[in-house]
Parts: sequence; C-alpha cells; structure tokens
Amino acid sequence: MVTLSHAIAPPGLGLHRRTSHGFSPPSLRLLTTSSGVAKNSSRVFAQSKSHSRQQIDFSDPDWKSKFQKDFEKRFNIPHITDVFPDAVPIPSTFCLQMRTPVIENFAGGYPSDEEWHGYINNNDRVLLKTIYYSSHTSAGAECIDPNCTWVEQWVHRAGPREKIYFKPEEVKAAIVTCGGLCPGLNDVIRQIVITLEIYGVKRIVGIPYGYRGFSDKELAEMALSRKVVQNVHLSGGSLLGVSRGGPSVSDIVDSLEERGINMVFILGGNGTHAGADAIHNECRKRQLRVAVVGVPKTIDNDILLMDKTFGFDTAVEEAQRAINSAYIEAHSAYHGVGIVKLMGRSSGFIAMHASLASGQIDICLIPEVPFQIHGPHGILHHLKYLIQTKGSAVVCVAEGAGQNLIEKTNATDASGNMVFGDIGVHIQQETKKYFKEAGVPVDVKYIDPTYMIRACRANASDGILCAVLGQNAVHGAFAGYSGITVGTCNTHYVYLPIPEVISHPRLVDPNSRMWHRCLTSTVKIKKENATINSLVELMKESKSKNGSEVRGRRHEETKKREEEDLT
Ligand SMILES: Nc1ncnc2c1ncn2[C@@H]1O[C@H](COP(=O)(O)OP(=O)(O)OP(=O)(O)O)[C@@H](O)[C@H]1O
Ligand SMILES: O=P(O)(O)OC[C@H]1O[C@](O)(CO)[C@@H](O)[C@@H]1O
Ligand SMILES: [Mg+2]
Repeated sequence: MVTLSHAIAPPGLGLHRRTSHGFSPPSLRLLTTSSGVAKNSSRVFAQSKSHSRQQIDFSDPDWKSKFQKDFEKRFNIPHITDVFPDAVPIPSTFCLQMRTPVIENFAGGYPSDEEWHGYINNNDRVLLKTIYYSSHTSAGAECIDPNCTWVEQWVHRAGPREKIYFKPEEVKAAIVTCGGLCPGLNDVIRQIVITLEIYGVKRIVGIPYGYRGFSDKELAEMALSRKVVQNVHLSGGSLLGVSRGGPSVSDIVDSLEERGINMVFILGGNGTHAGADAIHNECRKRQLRVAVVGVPKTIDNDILLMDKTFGFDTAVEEAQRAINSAYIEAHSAYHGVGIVKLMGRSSGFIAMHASLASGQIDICLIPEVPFQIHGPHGILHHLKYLIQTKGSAVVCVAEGAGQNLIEKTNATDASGNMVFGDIGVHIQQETKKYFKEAGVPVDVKYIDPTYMIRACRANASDGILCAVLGQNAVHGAFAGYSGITVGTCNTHYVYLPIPEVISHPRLVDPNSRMWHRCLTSTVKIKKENATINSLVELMKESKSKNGSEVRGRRHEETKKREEEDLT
C-alpha cells in the first residue's frame, strides 16, 4: 500500500506530527495545542470524574500521587453499599456444584465448593497502561506530564467474588440489546443466562427491541432459560431484537420497578451505555436496589480504554472478504479500480484492520486522517499513478472518512446519531468522471458490504470474548456493583465505571504503530522509483510459476499504452 503521507496527504501531515482530532487519550489530548504540537507547559489539565477538567500543577512535587488519587476516585466502581451501607453480603452461590440448576429451593442452604480458590479479591487490580513511553515523540505516546513520567494506573479486576449482595431467589434479571446489530450479541445473552442460572437465578427475562421494549405495551418480555438460549449463538443478530431511540430514562426505570427487575444487563455501544449510566443514576436517586451492568457491543470498536469490543474481530474478518472480492475484480479487469466502503461511524478501526488483514489495499481512507480527492495530492491523482504502474488499484474507505468533502445530510437517526453522506459512492463517481476526462479507460467496481459485516455469527475469538464478558457481567452484578461495564485491558478482564469509557468515541491515533503498520504493510511501489519497481514487479510476475506470464505481458502492453496516453 502506498501511504497517504507518501502520496496523498496534504502538506504538513507527516507521520511524526500529532494532529488534534480527539483521538488521543484524555491525559495526552490535554497536552496538545490546537495545532497538535505538544505543549511544554508545567501547568496542564487532566480530566476528573465529572469530565470537567482538573488542573494539575506539575511543578508541585506531589503531583503524581495527587494524580493517582484522582485516578483511583474516577475509576472507583459504584457499589450497592454506597447507597445501602447496611447491605449484608452472603457467601457466593457461584460454584461448580450449581452448574446443574436442579435445586428448586434453597431452604437447606446454598451448595458450595469447599476450598475453591476461584474468587477474585475486591482489591485485585489490572494495570491500565503497560507501556512506559520515554518521550512524547515515541509512536503512540500517551504521556501525562511533559517529562513522560511513569504513573501506574490501576483498574478493578473482573470476576466472581466470594461474597454476593443478592440472594438468587430474590433476583429478577433482565437483558436488553440496543443500538445496531453486532456479531456476538446472542453469545453474550446466552452466557449471561447460563451464569445467572449457575448462581441460582430462576427469573430471567429478555426485553424485546432495545429500550423500546420497556415502554411499548405491545411488546411482551421473553422468559429466558438455558434451554431457550442453548443454541442461539449459532446464528447472528439478536434473539431479543434491537432498536434505536425509545423511551425516557425515567420511563425505563418506572418499567423496571413495575416489573420487579433488580438486575439489568444492557448490551450496546456508547449511546446505550449513556442510557445505562443514566438508568443507574436514576435507580440511585429513587433508592432502588438495582444492579445495572453494561456489556460494550459495537463493531466500530469506538469504546475507550478496552483492547477491543466484541463483534469487531468478526466484522473485520467479513470486511476483508469484501476487500478480497474487490481486489479480484480490480485485478482481473483492464484498468480495474475496486472501492470498498466499510462501517465504523467516526472511527476508522474496521477499515484500518481489514486493510491490514487483507494485504490487498492500495489506499486506506479513515476519518481520522484528512485527505483530498482532487489535485496533485489527491487520491485520484494517485489512482492514476497506480493504474499507470500496476494496472489496477483497490481503495478501502471508512464511512466517516472525508465528510468535509461531501454535502452534509443534516439527518439524524432515531437515537440522534448523525447520518453520514455516502463517501463511497462519491469516490466512485469522482473516479469515473476523472478518468473519463483524462481519456483513460477504467473499470470501477464498487462494493458496499455494510450490513453483511455485522449481521453474521461471531467468529471463534469473538465467541470467547462474549462468553467471558457475559460471565463477568453477572459476577459484577452479584458482587453488588452497578453503573459499570465490562471489558478487556491488556488481555485481562476488568470493570470500569461507565462515564470513563464513553466520554468521547475512541478514534484511530494516526501516530499509533497500528496505523503505521497499516500504511507500510503492503507498500508495493514508491513514487520516486516507480519505473524500477514496476519492472522488478513485472519480472517477478512473468517468472512466477502460477501462470501469471500472461498478466505480465498484458501489464507491459498496458504500460506502453499508458505512457502514450498519460502525462
Ligand atoms: N445520552 C443518552 N442518554 C440516554 N439514552 C441514550 C443516550 N444516547 C443514546 N441513548 C439510547 O441508547 C440506545 C442506543 O443508542 P445508539 O442508537 O446511539 O446506539 P449505540 O448504543 O451507540 O450502538 P451502535 O454502536 O450500534 O451505534 C437508543 O435507544 C438511544 O435512545
Ligand atoms: O443500523 P443503522 O442505523 O443503519 O446503523 C449503522 C451504524 O451502526 C453501526 O453499524 C454500529 O455503530 C455503525 O458502524 C454504522 O454507522
Ligand atoms: Mg454509538
């Protein structure tokens, strides 16, 4: 892949220069000026729990311990005892003996495994950041202070606790799936149900069609059990259905009260989590003993602080199938140009990872990296060059990319999310126009696999992630936590307070190693020595055993013709 910075990046967008698109984590973002250059000031700001900015004076010798105290407060996870200090825990009912939930009542006491060391201590912690950056200029650097001081940042480890704050026979648990579809929703639903049953919960319901199901009287809640969910993970979609928009938070909490629900598992993206946090706060305001636990779901991977969200891997896998088709089409056509548009809202993770996975992309366009379509640094100029030198090209464009280059739709969906203009179609049309005007024949094939990448069943790695997240969601609720979400940090499972993961969407950092890897993964030809490389390629091609001699010859003919046609 020829990199944007080599070929089409606007002047000034070098790889080593930080831009300010909000992609950096809060601490770093605050160290950058609007032009993106790190500011060497001793007074900068860090975010506090309420997301108002708290000033840190780095000339204070004690700043580090103050920062850590503030961090601990921000990442503290709300517990039932914050509101009900007299709540009395009981020994956990989560044990191997409960795996076959045949026990009808617990009059004789809960069964337990003796000397089982499978519980998590409430004081166990996971390190949030594991790299020590010695300089702001290190790739992907996330520094707090101008000297890049190492500051340990610990978050709460997820898992089953020895003491629980809900008696299983008093629990009515609900599961709801909101937002758009995502591979793995059924896997999480299944695992939540199975784990609840292991704790001994008998009343488990699914709320149909997202938050809407709480208020729409036509929609009945669905009784869930191991039997019902046994095979649901074998298909994509959501057993419960999904929706955007819906009732107010107050109506949702009224509904929880009416239904007697005291544990609610909310699967969704950043919008859903904003709702989950508001539900948690409303329950606290009403002094309700309800555990509200989120499970982050989004193919976009735009939730902060976690390694990845479930469904993302599967979406990437599906997306690179579309790229592969575009590549085959483009490669088999005379002057073929393949264009693939991929989902991801304002984040370019799917496009970046699918491009990297496929190894077949020449130009990857993501929202976080500005680009031009026309002009000497534009993608069309570069496409012409690729056609000239390679005979074909493949472009992967994220749906949120280049929105400044097309007309705004001014439309929003039912949840208030902005509806993007269609950058894929725009690039397709502009490509056709450009080559027609240049008198160069091209065969443009446009693929928009939009819903295909999220309406499928989870792959194995997402299946495992879903299972662990589902189990940990239930452990968190039984442990008495609320207003939390589950995730992976550096491969370990953690509980995080909801506001910390949704303060803004997570974006690709153009200074990260991953973006650099994407750019350099399949560099084929560099502009400066195009002829030499093309010849080398041609020689390689004609020598290869897989019968590509014909293609080599055709390529040579193409080249000759192009040299005549193109300037
Ligand atoms: N700030 C908010 N407060 C309360 N509820 C919200 C808020 N934002 C969104 N919601 C509700 O959350 C639900 C899902 O939101 P949204 O459609 O934005 O999807 P999402 O959870 O971000 O998932 P996706 O990744 O598919 O976009 C909707 O029912 C919406 O009404
Ligand atoms: O289901 P809808 O409303 O078309 O949503 C599409 C959006 O949902 C997602 O699939 C998940 O957030 C985005 O990638 C995409 O922009
Ligand atoms: Mg969202």
